[in-house]
Amino acid sequence: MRRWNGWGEEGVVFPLSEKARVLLQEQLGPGTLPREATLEEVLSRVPPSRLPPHPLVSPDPEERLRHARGQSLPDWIFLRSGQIPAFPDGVAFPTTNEEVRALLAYAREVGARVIPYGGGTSVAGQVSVLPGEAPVLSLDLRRMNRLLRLDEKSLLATFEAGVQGPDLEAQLRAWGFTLGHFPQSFPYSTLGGWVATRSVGQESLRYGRIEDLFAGGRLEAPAGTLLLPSFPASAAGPDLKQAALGSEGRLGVLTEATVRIRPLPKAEAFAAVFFREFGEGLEAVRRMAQEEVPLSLVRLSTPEETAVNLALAGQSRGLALLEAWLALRGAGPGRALLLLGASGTRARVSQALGEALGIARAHGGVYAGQAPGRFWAHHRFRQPYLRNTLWEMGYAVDTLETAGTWNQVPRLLLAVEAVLREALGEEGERVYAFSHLSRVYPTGANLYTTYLFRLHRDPGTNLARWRKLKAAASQAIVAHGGTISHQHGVGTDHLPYLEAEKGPWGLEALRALCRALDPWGLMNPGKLV
Ligand SMILES: Cc1cc2nc3c(=O)[nH]c(=O)nc-3n(C[C@H](O)[C@H](O)[C@H](O)COP(=O)(O)OP(=O)(O)OC[C@H]3O[C@@H](n4cnc5c(N)ncnc54)[C@H](O)[C@@H]3O)c2cc1C
Repeated sequence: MRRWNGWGEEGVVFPLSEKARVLLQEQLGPGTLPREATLEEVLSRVPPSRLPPHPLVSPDPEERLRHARGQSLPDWIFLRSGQIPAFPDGVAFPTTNEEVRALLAYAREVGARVIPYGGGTSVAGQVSVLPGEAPVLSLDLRRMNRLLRLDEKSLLATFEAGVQGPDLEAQLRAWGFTLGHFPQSFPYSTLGGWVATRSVGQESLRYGRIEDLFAGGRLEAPAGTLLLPSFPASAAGPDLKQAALGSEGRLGVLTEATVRIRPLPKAEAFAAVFFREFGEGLEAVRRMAQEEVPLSLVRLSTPEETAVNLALAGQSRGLALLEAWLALRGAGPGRALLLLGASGTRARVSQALGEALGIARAHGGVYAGQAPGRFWAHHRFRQPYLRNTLWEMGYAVDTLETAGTWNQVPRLLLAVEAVLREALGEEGERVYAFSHLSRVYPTGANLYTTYLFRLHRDPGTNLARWRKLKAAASQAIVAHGGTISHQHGVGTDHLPYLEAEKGPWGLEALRALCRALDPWGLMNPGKLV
């Protein structure tokens, strides 16, 4: 059973190593766990539904609670404290396009707002129910999860859009294929959610971002059905697939998606390299991107994140030997860890890693074998469970991300981390921030920052702290020319900063598109634009 107020399955725990506990105490001081509301308490606060009965709509309080929020830090603060501002008035689990259309017609008739719901892993407020006069219907796509068509010759697969990551991969694997889209939320997030948020997978260097993989589909909009054909390429005017990508439920419900698939890779391998300092690593990964080394994964951590990674790995004789050996090779406390991954044919894997290691060595990198990469790959979908562990120790953890050109990346990194570290200074609280680059492009890279701070007993104070941190980091991103989101999307949390990159006419064009497909303003209001 999935947790209602945290990440993942109930009963699954990712404990923190003793070394990481000590590091955290040193950085932030002891944590305080605020009082947690029980499920029963929260259920007793779910108000009566404002929706008239419909055979496809459930007014069950627990379903409504489970669809009230996503997975952002504010979502957690509301859920854990039980102070949830609003609940959907009903939840529907359609199984066909016709049922989706019937539900949209019902919403129009009763004046309800509709929030399409995939896996609910949104981290920017995209599925949050906002307080308002109109009743809210959460439209959960989980029962639309079938593989509808497989064109093995053209390497195209059409799925119903509510299919979750593991189910999608299992259905493709049975035929010898993969999509290769592995965001860290993979165990729960859905194909429709990936498209609607322009998601990025951890191996997107080889497989591409979701916009490279999304070949077409079917969008059920309040105004009508928008069919997006899967041409290999087309010069027939602007590409309407781009409108569905990143639409965050504002235009309608994506019920089907056709994706570009690949044969399952025959081999996969990882390698770890340590640089004496971050700048050397940055130059090395820039060259790898610009020389188009056929890697699947590049993940370069700052020295602070490298220290965290080593602390998380715990204590062992092997690790102590590695650290002593790295120190001997000049990669001491300021070292930066680079993980590399490659997949495909055996020849491609050894060629990619060979080329990448050649570049890394030319920039002072020290090869540290395959074990750190294998450790990362093994734990990559378990790591989010650390959010539960940390919360229960009295610490809040959040992430934020951006992308910029190679000229901008170093400044963005310094600016974002600096404002985060200072933002709670007036309250006498410290913030622990560290970053990595996990997607490199010939023209630039993304930047992914994790930050932690101590929880207060009062949820209002926790929310105010998060708002301060989020505003400071978002303003620094905009001021240094980064995008407000490289992968998490806009939702409510990034909405105030969208105009800085789209401009007033860009926003007006987006609003006009919403009006064209949703003239009655039913779809997910208050998000994106
Ligand atoms: C621990 C964790 C790790 C994460 N790692 C990554 C990562 O590596 N890469 C990444 O890109 N993101 C990541 N995310 C963010 C999140 O998982 C993505 O945004 C994901 O694409 C959301 O998919 P979902 O199915 O959960 O969508 P939801 O959260 O249910 O919905 C997100 C938005 O999409 C809309 N939507 C969903 N389904 C449909 C549909 N069928 N039709 C129309 N609109 C729809 C919703 O209305 C909402 O606006 C992570 C989140 C968490 C909590």
